[in-house]
Amino acid sequence: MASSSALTSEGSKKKPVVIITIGMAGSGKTTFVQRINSYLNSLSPPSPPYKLNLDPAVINVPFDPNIDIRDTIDFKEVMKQYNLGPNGGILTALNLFATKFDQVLNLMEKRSDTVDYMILDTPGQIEIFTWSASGAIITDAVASSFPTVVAYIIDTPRTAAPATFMSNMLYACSILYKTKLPFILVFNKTDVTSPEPMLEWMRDFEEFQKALTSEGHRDADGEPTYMNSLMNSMSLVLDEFYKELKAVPVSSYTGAGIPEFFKAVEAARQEYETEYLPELARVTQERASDRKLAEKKEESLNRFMKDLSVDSKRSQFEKWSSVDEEVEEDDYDDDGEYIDRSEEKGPVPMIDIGKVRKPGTAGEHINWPKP
Ligand SMILES: Nc1nc2c(ncn2[C@@H]2O[C@H](COP(=O)(O)OP(=O)(O)OP(=O)(O)O)[C@@H](O)[C@H]2O)c(=O)[nH]1
Repeated sequence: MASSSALTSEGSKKKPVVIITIGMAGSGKTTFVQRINSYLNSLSPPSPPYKLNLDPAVINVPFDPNIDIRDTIDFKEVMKQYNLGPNGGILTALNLFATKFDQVLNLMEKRSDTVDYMILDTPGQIEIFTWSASGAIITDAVASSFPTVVAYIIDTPRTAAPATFMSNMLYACSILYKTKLPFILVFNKTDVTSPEPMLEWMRDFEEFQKALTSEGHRDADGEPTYMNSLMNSMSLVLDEFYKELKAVPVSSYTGAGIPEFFKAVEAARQEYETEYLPELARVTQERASDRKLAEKKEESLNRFMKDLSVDSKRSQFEKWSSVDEEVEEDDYDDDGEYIDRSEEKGPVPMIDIGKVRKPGTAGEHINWPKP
């Protein structure tokens, strides 16, 4: 049931906020999702979120996802079928999943009356989500349907040196400008390292310069090294970026800072409504009148097919689609309703590669697209 705080001024239920967790490998994304999940469950009344795991390679998920990419795509089978290494396998699995994301959105829409938050846990390798066509498709699809916020998880102990702090902030900055969504910097693992020096660097540019100098980035003549000068100039650029950001220190271990994180999410919801939505409407209108739209669509489709390493001329992809149709009947229950894992335990067999390749099944003789 939605909590009363989630009602609009007219008394109707507000749309749930989607929180997309992004962060470097090992920054604590999954632990953070688990922590906010247990926090929301501990509220009075409890407000259990809808959870989606988009990491096909994760071994243990400490929370119980409502939709789990691993139920629909066997990542190891993808590696075998496409002759890929682990990262290529994760990317291809995510691309395959993105082709069916409209079905996932339908499930999310169905649940939107009963939950206040929906949480997406993304793959460990950050670039797989942030720089792939499928990551953009998923983010745009979600953001055009629900208030959406990016929670950028920072591994505080590993970001304590000025150089690593700077790289992490540049990465965050690139994601902010790519998605244009409300953005929260989550300084995680504060039980190990205090984020105060880093927060001070964000507030006061000179403090960051002092930290750089004290690190001793000087050459033999006592002049600042190239690296030092570069970081100095970069920090000037980032100063603007910091003004747009909310930073929240948390510990996913102890739960410290989680209520403050949700305050920032509420502020992000407002920002989504006042800034992102009007911009989305403007872009949509612009696109509708854009004569080159068809060309652009073609271009992004080609990019997407390239990601999938599929020969689009022969349209192997069509073959792949027909494989999916063969298993499609299993996706629906007797009433023709799509099976939602959170309602009935068991997989959501949208693209079960392992299943269609099993001897004796309908997909046994299918030729899979090869790179
Ligand atoms: N001390 C401390 N450790 C944490 C915290 N959050 C996560 N960790 C630890 O950090 C490590 C990585 O956490 P994960 O949640 O797996 O990180 P992730 O970003 O999901 O990892 P990948 O998806 O594999 O990139 C684990 O050993 C966690 O126990 C925290 O707040 N404090």
